[in-house]
Amino acid sequence: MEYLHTMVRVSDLEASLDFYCNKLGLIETHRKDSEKGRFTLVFLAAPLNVDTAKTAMSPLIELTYNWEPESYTGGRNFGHLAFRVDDIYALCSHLRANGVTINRPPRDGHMAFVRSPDGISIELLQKGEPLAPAEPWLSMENTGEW
Ligand SMILES: C[C@@H](O)C(=O)SC[C@H](NC(=O)CC[C@H](N)C(=O)O)C(=O)NCC(=O)O
Ligand code: NI
Repeated sequence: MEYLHTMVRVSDLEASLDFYCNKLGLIETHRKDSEKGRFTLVFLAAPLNVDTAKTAMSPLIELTYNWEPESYTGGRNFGHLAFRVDDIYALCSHLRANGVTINRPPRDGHMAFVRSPDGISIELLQKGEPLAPAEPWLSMENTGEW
């Protein structure tokens, strides 16, 4: 069996693509519009999962955008999407500079949490050994949700 993807419904496709691609660094591998079903599916992968020709693509996330507005309030049954990152401090600085709240700052150089525009919890884990504790993260507090 092969793990394919996690599907999350999004209320604002452009805001979600800006978050997942421009800010978090994922790559859109392909998308499908359904006139009949009135929805758009956009498949995203992490750079390590997409070869340069995008031929061997392994989407990890399927964004579902229903054209008719819906309200998505997350159930406790869904936890988070987790990514292993090269430099958690650099990524969190990039996210923070682009207006993303760092809900759980990477004080320990190992783990951070942010949320997508729809409130999907995103876990960021440092590749390899934790980085040395560093400001401003060391003195930053959680936003209270962790
Ligand atoms: C392409 C494949 O990976 C899919 O997941 S298609 C599954 C299909 N999705 C939709 O119909 C999208 C629009 C729908 N209104 C929705 O919000 O899901 C589907 O069967 N979805 C139902 C589900 O619970 O996933
Ligand atoms: Ni799917």
